[in-house]
Amino acid sequence: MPAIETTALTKRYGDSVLAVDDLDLTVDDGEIFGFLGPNGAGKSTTLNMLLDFVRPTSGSVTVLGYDAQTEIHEIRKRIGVLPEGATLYERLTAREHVEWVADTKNADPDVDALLERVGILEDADRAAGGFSKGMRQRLGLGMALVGEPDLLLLDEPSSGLDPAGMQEMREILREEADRGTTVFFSSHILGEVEAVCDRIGIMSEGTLVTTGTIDDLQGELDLGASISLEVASVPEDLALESLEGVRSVAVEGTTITATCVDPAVKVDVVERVAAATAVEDIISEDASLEELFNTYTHGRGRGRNDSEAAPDEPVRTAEVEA
Ligand SMILES: Nc1ncnc2c1ncn2[C@@H]1O[C@H](COP(=O)(O)OP(=O)(O)OP(=O)(O)O)[C@@H](O)[C@H]1O
Repeated sequence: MPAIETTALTKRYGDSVLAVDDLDLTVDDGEIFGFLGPNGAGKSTTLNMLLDFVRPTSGSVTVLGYDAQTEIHEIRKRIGVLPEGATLYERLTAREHVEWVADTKNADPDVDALLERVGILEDADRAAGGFSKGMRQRLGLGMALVGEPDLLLLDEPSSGLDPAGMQEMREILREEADRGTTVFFSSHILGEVEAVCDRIGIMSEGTLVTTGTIDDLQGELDLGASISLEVASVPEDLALESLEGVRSVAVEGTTITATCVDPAVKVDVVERVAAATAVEDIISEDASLEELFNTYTHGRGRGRNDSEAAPDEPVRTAEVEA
């Protein structure tokens, strides 16, 4: 049984906005699935339909085998949710927030251990009203983890976290997946998705444009892999272009760069160059997730119905990690 299954899922807002368009999405039990897409692609609307916060115009959703519209109470007992910009009660402490979720879920967590796990044990008895954005996010994650959920649904989980916090978040997601929890999260932070996900899905304009492992997607797109060699001197008659699988060759000073159809061809390039001259340095790069993302979404930055959207506005990639 898949953890999440949507069939022909569609959401219209009014007559003009088609936020999610005929979405068939399957998230398998136990996987970490990253849900990517530019602003306005339909990610939050999809998440909200999984939680029955938003009713689909048509199509169906099952979560952990339950129908999201008729059996949402069964679903809520078994999932942990971190909504975008987690809403907290300003006067309640971190501990009280966790206890409140534990009550609603009939769970009996070790509250101190849980707060320590998300890095806010020292602030356990402070009112959440004074928390920084990162602390709020940590508390939100702690609340999502209450009751050892079978599925975690996280909207932009790294939002507001510093690099150490992001790393801790990733470790927690991995630990949860190792425990058998399915993790479904949306993100703009491509490095995070690359580091932690088993599979990704890319949304663009309400449509799921692709799903697969990052390796699958890199192979599918045939963006090529490049290799640069720093050499003592550039030999004449290298004829790298004649090697099977080499798409293009550029020489700048003493740097030779070859773009290869298949990463395996890079070895042939190194061997041919090394036979002719001393190789001093090698830099090898596969197509990055950012290139994949931009290729699949055609660099779209906003919803299709946003009349202000410039047609060639770049995708928001400022948060892409180095
Ligand atoms: N309540 C609403 N009323 C009208 N239109 C809406 C509503 N909620 C979302 N939309 C529209 O639906 C489309 C998809 O929005 P959604 O918030 O699902 O995208 P997203 O991928 O989560 O974007 P972001 O990354 O910016 O959060 C957008 O065009 C948005 O303007």
